Amino acid sequence: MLEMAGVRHGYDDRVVVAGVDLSVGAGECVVLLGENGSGKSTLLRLAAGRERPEEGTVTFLGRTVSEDDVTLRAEVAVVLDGGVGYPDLSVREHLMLVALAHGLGQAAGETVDDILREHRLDGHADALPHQLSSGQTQLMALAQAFVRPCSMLILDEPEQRIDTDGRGRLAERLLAAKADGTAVLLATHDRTLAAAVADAAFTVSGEGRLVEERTPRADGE
Ligand SMILES: Nc1ncnc2c1ncn2[C@@H]1O[C@H](COP(=O)(O)OP(=O)(O)OP(=O)(O)O)[C@@H](O)[C@H]1O
Repeated sequence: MLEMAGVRHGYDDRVVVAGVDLSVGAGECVVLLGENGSGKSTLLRLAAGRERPEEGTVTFLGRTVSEDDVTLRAEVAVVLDGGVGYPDLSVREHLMLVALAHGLGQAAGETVDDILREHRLDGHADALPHQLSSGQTQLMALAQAFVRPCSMLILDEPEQRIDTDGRGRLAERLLAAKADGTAVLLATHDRTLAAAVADAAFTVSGEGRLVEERTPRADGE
């Protein structure tokens, strides 16, 4: 589904991604691990088309990825750092907007209510973004990704600021997405989450290369 080939990228003459090949298939979850500043978010921004690689190719279903590509935006749900939404729209209004924009139509209201409950935001449905805790803000960002259909999820440290039970529900949600055929590319510092959901895991080395880890399956396979 997603293919990165020979991808090289950097900032100010500093190489951050040095010739990376990576593919994520339907129903597969690929996890990126690695220390702060190793290049995980850069790889995810390249995968989401937010940045163009200096060298190499990034394609989704054979199309070069670009954030400006409407088809790509319809297929790929992205949660990267930053962006808490519109200051004057409530949590529920944000989710309704996303659900309706992605064609849920009559089903939008019920789907939004389910997603609000799943993310423990049903008691904050009418809150504005500035009235949320930092963890609730992160849950709203995730809820916006999960309220809409997609064939790929790109998530940067989705576990950040989320409590233990919430991380468990996140793992379940990702397993369900995989079972539905959704491809998942996930950067995380949470090895428990990685073990629960990964089909393949790579550590991004300080040199901007991927080092494959022994597949960290929670079930010991
Ligand atoms: N826009 C930018 N301009 C200049 N340097 C950048 C930019 N974005 C990232 N970097 C640098 O690229 C390197 C990789 O950053 P990146 O955010 O990809 O790391 P990361 O693995 O996601 O880190 P973390 O785990 O802390 O989120 C870092 O050294 C960072 O300082």
